[in-house]
Formats: sequence, structure tokens, C-alpha cells
Amino acid sequence: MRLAIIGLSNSGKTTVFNALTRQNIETTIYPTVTGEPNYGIVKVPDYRVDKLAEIYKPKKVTYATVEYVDYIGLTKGDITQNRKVFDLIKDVDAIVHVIRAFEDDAVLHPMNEVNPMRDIEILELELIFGDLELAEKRLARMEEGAKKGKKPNEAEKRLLLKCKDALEKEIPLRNVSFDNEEQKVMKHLQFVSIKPEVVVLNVGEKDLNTEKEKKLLSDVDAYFRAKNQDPSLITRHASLSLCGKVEMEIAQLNPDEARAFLDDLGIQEPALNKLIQVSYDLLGLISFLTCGEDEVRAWTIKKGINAQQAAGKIHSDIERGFIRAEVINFDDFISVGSMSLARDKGLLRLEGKTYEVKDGDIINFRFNV
Ligand SMILES: Nc1ncnc2c1ncn2[C@@H]1O[C@H](COP(=O)(O)OP(=O)(O)OP(=O)(O)O)[C@@H](O)[C@H]1O
Repeated sequence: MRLAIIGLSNSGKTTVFNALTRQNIETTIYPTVTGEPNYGIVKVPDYRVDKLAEIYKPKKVTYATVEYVDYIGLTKGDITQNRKVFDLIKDVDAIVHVIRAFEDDAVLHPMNEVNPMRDIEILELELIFGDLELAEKRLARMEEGAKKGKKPNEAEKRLLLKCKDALEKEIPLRNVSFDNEEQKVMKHLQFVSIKPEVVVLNVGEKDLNTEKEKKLLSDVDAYFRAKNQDPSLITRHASLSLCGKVEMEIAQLNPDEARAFLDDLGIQEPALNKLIQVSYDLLGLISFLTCGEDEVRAWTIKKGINAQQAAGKIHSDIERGFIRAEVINFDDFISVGSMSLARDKGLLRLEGKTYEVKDGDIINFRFNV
């Protein structure tokens, strides 16, 4: 799973990226307009993996991971520059949209003043304009082809017209419902406004845990709710606030120092953990767990997949030779503390191929190859 961090220049994208990936890429008070994208793999914090590792003391502990990519900012009205960003993010699973809400005169703002709601609108529109350009170009190419006698792909044409119509009304494609056929055609079209989106309000340190922060966040939620007029659509948007600068400082500390720092600020855990979790949920992902003396591990799967498909995540042989899955949910396991006790108490279930795997299931696959 890969997420792209996007936003206007100087909104704090690299700061958030550094905090997430514990890297130290240079952040500047000037916009970055060239350079290579930054990539980083991030462990998905999971208290269940921590707890199982404590119990099993395995040789290896493996968390689920997500990858983030950070690149240059989007610019109002600059389609050529923005296309560079869209080309990079066309294959990502979701976008993290960083909005500047912190005040600092030393950090240049591309619109000269801090105004988060205006910036959200600008950025959302740039995504829409980028997609509109793409739809129009493809339709024009189809028309050219038709003139030369080439038969257009009717399904794609219908879909492009539907997208164009929505985009012209300034509706992002994530807020349009597409049937299964349309979704299939959509796969190779590389639109960006269709991607699930996590909005991160990057507030100043002094605004953390204040009414101002709460109000801003509820304004952001209201903005996206108002945009999504089809209640049958699954939510493809989530928002949260954090202070990128503080998060980056915490990420550079050792665990004890970080704990003391968080206690000082009256925060339970870094907001980044929530960001990672929210991204995971938004993509409809869950984790199942495997444990033993060799390894305790979290595996990422899509919500709704069955035990046999989940087995395929580990190895195609296990999927092919699947016999049964021995399953216990993490909470039940913890209530007794060991697999043998769980078995004695009948908490360990034997499930077949079609069992729908739940978040936090600890699974032992029985298979035969
Ligand atoms: N929450 C915050 N509070 C105060 N300063 C911040 C905050 N977040 C980021 N900054 C500062 O803002 C400046 C710009 O940050 P950063 O380089 O991360 O932005 P960016 O969006 O990656 O910029 P660009 O892509 O245009 O280079 C840096 O000086 C950074 O320290």
C-alpha cells in the first residue's frame, strides 16, 4: 500500500513525511520546485503485535507496513507543474492532503496568508482540473481516431463523458458512484480525484488541543460532507489534525524521551499513529496475525476476504493446499494467555475456506501440498 503526501508548497509535507518515516529530509522556508520524490516505508503500530511479541519472545517481529511518498507542492493554476505530481501519484492507493494551519511569518505561504479552508478548495480544484484535462485529452484522441476510421471503445467513452460531466460541476470522482463495469474500465485511467483522501490539518504547536483546532477540524469535515451528496457512497475521506513540527521532533527521540515529551504535552500517543491507522481504515484494510517462536507477524488484507485467500498472502502453497484455519481472536487469546489454554477452553475455532477473516484474528493455517 502506498500513499502520496500532497499539498500546496510549504504546507509541511516534508515535515509530516519526516515524522512518519523518521527521516531527516531537509525542510525549508521556501517552496521546493525541483528534485526527486522521497520514499519511506512505515511500520503500522499495532499493540496486538507488541503484546504477542512479549508473550512469544520470537526471533523476529514483523509489523504491517505502508509506504509514503513526498514530492513537490501543487500550485494554483499551474497545470504543467501539477502534472509532474499527478504522474507520480497516479498509481498510489490513497492521498494524504496536508493543509497549512500553522502561522509563521518566516515560512512563505504561496497565497501570502494562512487560510486553511481556502487552501483546501484550491487543492481540491487542482485535482479536479487535472482529471478534467485528462478526460478531455482522451476523448479528443478518441475522436481523432474515429476520424481515421478507428472504432472507439464505447464503454470507455461513456465513462469518460460521465467523469467529464461530474468534473465540470467541480465534483471530485471519489464522490461519484461507478458500477462494477465502470470500475473495471476506470482502472487504467489514472485519475487522481478518485483516490481516497486523508486530510491532515497541520496546526501550530500553540493550537494543539484548543477550541480553534477543534473548530477547524469540524469545518473541514463539514466541507467534505457537503461535497459528498450521494449517501450510498462509502466514505472515501477522513480528516485529522496534528502539529507536523512536534511530530517530527517526537519521531527523532528515543522511546523514553518520546514518552516524556508526549506526557508533557498531555498527548496519549503520537498523532502519526492515528494518521497511519486512519489511512489503513480508509483503504478498507485489516490485519490478521500469525504467531510462534520464530516470528510474530501482522499481515495486511482487504476487509471481506476469506480464509483461503488470506492464506495466499503468506504463501501460494498454503492457499492451494488449504485444509482448515485454526482461528482465535486476539482479545479471546489474551483473556487466557496461551494457545494450549485457549484450546482447552474451546476458544480455538476450526474454520473452512469461506470463513471471512476478521481484524485481529490470530490464525494458524493447516495445509497439505
Ligand atoms: N506545524 C508546524 N508549525 C510550525 N512550522 C512548521 C509546521 N510544519 C512545518 N513547519 C515549517 O514549515 C516549513 C515548510 O515545511 P516543509 O518543508 O515540510 O513544507 P513542504 O510542504 O514540504 O514544502 P515544499 O514542498 O514547498 O518544499 C519548514 O520550515 C517547517 O519547519
